[in-house]
Amino acid sequence: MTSSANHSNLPVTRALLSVSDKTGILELAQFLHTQGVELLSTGGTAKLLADHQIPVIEVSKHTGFPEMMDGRVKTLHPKIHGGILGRRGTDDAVMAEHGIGRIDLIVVNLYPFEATVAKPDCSLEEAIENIDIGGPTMVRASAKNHAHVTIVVNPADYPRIQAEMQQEAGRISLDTRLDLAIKAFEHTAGYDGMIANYFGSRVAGGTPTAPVQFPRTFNLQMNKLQDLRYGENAHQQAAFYAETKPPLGSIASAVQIQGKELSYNNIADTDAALECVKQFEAPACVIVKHANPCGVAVGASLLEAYERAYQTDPESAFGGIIAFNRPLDAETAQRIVERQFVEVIIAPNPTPAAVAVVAAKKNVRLLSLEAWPAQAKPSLDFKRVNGGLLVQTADTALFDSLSVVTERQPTEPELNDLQFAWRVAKFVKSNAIVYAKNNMTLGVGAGQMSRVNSARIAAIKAEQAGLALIGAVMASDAFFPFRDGIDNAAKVGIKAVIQPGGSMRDQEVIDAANEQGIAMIFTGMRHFRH
Ligand SMILES: NC(=O)c1ncn([C@@H]2O[C@H](COP(=O)(O)O)[C@@H](O)[C@H]2O)c1NC=O
Repeated sequence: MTSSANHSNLPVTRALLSVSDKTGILELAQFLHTQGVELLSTGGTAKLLADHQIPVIEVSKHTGFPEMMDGRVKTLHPKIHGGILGRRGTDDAVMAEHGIGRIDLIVVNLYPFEATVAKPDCSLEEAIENIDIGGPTMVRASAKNHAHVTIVVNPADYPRIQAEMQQEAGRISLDTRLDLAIKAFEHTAGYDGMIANYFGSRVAGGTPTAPVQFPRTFNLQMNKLQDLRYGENAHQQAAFYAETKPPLGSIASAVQIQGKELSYNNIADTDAALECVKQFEAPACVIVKHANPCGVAVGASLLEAYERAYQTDPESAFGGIIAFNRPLDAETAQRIVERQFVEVIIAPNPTPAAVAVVAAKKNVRLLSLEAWPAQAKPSLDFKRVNGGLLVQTADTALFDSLSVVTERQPTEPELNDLQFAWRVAKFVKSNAIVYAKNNMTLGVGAGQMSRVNSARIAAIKAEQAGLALIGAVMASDAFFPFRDGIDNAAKVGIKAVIQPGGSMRDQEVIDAANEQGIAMIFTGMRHFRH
């Protein structure tokens, strides 16, 4: 890393500590004191240090100005900002003229704005008082002058600073200062983004208790988890970014236990498999290929679920991504690795025996995650378009209401299969058709421009796999515009259908189902997936 040629590397002689999160500050302050560093500090931080017999000078004493306006003005003073921003060797004379002493190390973390506004009863006034002004001003000033000054915004970096000062006679290298300055700018960018989002959704259009869903500007901070070897194709560059706190049980919070480096497509497909398998309560297995489930099943055990999911489409399962909703056991792992080529296996907390089984296949990527909460918090979906970004709430709902629209009611097993197939169809790219029986997919038709063709493909797949469709059910992610979808389903042996309804020709479609003796359910909710 490089920075400005005009930099200094003087030992730290004066530090300013001003922190809301006081984790580790006493240990750091004690260390700095033993190194002979003079400590300046704001009210609460100074009191904590003094209470622990660490010599400290209050900022108000240093500036000759009291803290005022309930803490709105504490460090906003030329003696502080001149001490931070002064270029050593360039501004020495003006600093001396105005009695401004160098401040070499700034340790600041900000008022907890995010935690404050997350409280359901947070008022606008409370939010406003938790907008830190003096802190970010010092953070940005120090980061700007990193050629001479060190800024630390995260207690996790305290040990690193201590170790370096100890080894280098009180000095902190330019490389470290630059790295910490970048972290500082990232920190203030994230902080200001949260404030802009808060005001953009609660004041512009909404209220503190009833925010609008989409703020006026969309400020999102993502942290790079890893660079990827390439993107969707080898000539594209790519990286994987994650939210600061990704939800439990998400691909972004998963841990890779073994195997080759994850690729861009691996991550996208694993996400698709994982989010689909989360739909099921009982032991379930989802096999995904090119973002679509090619086999899904529920079983009495994970092994049974896998065996049945595999049967749907063994051809497509080759090189697939396999997701489970229970800890992977050794028996299931053994069956997978001895039978098929698999890119990724993901499951909550695989057992040590399962990990040992997969270890025999060095290339197989095995991912583990924490068990997820029953109701994961809904988040937002994004889609990039040229010159813009489409933002929507995630498709977390399943159906509006289930209403039988035909003369024949579905039998209990049909009803069960209809609900199973509907859950799968939600995760199949549109137009989606899913044939299923006994909690197992028999054929999946995905991503066709015509629904009739998706149905044809689903039937071809079932035939190829030697799976009979007689007595099976069909799920369709969107309504049937014409009766041909039902007539064709009847020809292959489908006995019950689940679909949103809502077509202009619903009655024609219902009549077809009645004529064919098919039971049909409307869900009142469509699940397009592009
Ligand atoms: N007003 C100021 O000049 C000011 N200077 C520093 N702060 C913040 O005051 C907090 C520390 O306060 P205390 O040491 O009193 O607990 C830090 O989060 C720091 O970012 C300030 N507070 C708000 O802007």
